[in-house]
Amino acid sequence: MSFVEYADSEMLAIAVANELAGELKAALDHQERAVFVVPGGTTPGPIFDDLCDAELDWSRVDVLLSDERWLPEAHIRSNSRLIRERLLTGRAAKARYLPLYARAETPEAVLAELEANIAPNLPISVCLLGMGADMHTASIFPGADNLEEALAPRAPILVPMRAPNVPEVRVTLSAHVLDEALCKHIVITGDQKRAAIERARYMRPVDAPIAAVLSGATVHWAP
Ligand SMILES: O=C1O[C@H](COP(=O)(O)O)[C@@H](O)[C@H](O)[C@H]1O
Repeated sequence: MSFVEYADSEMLAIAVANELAGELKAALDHQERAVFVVPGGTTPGPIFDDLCDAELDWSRVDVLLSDERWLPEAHIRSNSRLIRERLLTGRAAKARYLPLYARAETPEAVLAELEANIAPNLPISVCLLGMGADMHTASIFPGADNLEEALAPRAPILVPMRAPNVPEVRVTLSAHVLDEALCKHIVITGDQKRAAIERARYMRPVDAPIAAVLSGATVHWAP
């Protein structure tokens, strides 16, 4: 992995948004459509604010989340809600959104349908990921019920996840789908996450899931 340090979160957001826009444009130079995977959570909002007005042909970009919380879109914790409010606005409103959520009691009930929507678009062209202080990425959590399945080399595209201390059921892209992205970025802030990602380099993905996607990734960090 390579590590890039910024003076503050604002500088990080501007630089990462520029880099992602450049990579999406480059992908669109040699293919009809580009697939852009983005994280939810609290960190990426400012990047989306800068990226949503980038000058590129958003109508040829498919946007999907790295993972979703099994909640209706109107819910305050829905990752889709964040994407719709902060990324799929301005010029980026023309992008095609591929949701990881459909109205159903559990992800298992609609998993095949959701996967069928994503499969023809893989591999991911540009992937932005976040990481929790517990070293989870997407919704691949240490101690989760389907952790081994999500980390398996032949894992399905999507894996439902139930994890200790995580309030809702999740659905996540599996580690190999994320890891095979042509461009991979991880965005983190704060000393705790910096120390965690340094430790993760020497750990097994089963203990530190972020380790499964570190190879070839650029880690962007700000205090
Ligand atoms: O729950 C989630 O956590 C990670 C990290 O989120 P953050 O709030 O610590 O930035 C995020 O990447 C993932 O998409 C999200 O569902």
